[in-house]
Amino acid sequence: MEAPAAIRNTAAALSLPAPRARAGRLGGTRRQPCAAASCSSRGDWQTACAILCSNSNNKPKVNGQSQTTEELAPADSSSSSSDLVPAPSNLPRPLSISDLSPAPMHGSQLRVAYQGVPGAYSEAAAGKAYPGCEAIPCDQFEVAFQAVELWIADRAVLPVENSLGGSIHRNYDLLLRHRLHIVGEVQLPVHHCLLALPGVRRELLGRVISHPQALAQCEHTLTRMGLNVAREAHDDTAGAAEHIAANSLRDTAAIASARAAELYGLAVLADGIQDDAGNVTRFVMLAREPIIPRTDRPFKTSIVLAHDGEGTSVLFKVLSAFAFRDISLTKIESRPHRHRPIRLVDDANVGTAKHFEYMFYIDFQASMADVRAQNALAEIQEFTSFLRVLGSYPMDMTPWDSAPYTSSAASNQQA
Ligand SMILES: O=C(O)C(=O)C[C@]1(C(=O)O)C=C[C@@H](O)C=C1
Repeated sequence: MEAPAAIRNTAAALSLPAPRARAGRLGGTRRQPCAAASCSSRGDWQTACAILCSNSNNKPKVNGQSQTTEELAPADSSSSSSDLVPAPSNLPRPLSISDLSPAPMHGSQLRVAYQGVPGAYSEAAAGKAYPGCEAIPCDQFEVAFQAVELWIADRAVLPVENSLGGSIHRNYDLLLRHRLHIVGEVQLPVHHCLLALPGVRRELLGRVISHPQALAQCEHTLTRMGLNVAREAHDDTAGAAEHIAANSLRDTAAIASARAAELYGLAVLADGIQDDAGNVTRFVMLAREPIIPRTDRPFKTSIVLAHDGEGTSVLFKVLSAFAFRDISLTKIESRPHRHRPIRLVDDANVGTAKHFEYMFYIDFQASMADVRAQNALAEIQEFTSFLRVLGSYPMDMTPWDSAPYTSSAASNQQA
């Protein structure tokens, strides 16, 4: 897998003009919901996959005002100044502001954006999902989303959960803010190493740096190894390794992959330091357009919903809609409802109760081409104020023990 320049500077990307060919993009936010009838054509499915925005009297309300789904997903206005860092000459350099202008398609190679630098697990996930792709490193998750939106990349591959560390909340929030569609998933076994400059002994270490998820995944092992030193968060695992090499830090070790050790000239002090040998991270692949769901192989569907908070049993009803149809849920995650995080309920006798409000992300094991899933969503729409299908996509059925990069294992993932 060849890796070109990385993308840096979100602020610049945010201020760019609308990309060319945006007409090809889906997700008309004011579309009426798919009535969850069968989607026989691509157009039907695109409508189904667009936000299932409720009819006007069934919209989320903020201070009594109806909200459009667009308002639920504002563009992120946070921005930072340009921050260009020189990279080793033989490795891809992070993209700069000028790289973010929509570029012509070059060749037939699929361009896949990921967060991190070469050697990051996300790069490996991109290779598993799309063997032979051109992996494009990005300095932030947000930039990877933008790279696809701006046609700089064709896909983004982003971690959403790890078997030890749990959910990567930032990406759940970004899925809602952006209009990309989940078109696949890959589960990547994550095998961590402790890396340091050649010649450095473990006893000399005063600090271990890595991505917070990687630090969490190795917490107990580090303690067992007697490494009770400061642990510091870094943007990504390979970036931590690069930082040690670039700054000749002899008192610092990184948790990263064996590939990162090779790329940045570090020695492996310990191998397999994750707390659980079966440590796995799940990534989703994102595209500008959804794929057409099928029923001839196992599919998963991801949705996000909110309710108006009045009914206490809404979540129970949502879960029942799946249970009654024998549809298994594989994941449920709640995140703060950013536009209405707290609901006050005044009771003259007792006082004011302050309820937290949530967006619920649900993955279930069925294709949107399956009538059971269509009926479940039609029912759920009755008592939710907001419902969006994030994507319906093939499940990663790769056996645990197979190598993540074998093309036979990965070729089925292509979407
Ligand atoms: O830092 C990396 O190498 C990443 O690809 C990020 C990430 C994550 O966000 O969870 C991916 C997989 C591992 O679980 C640790 C870190």
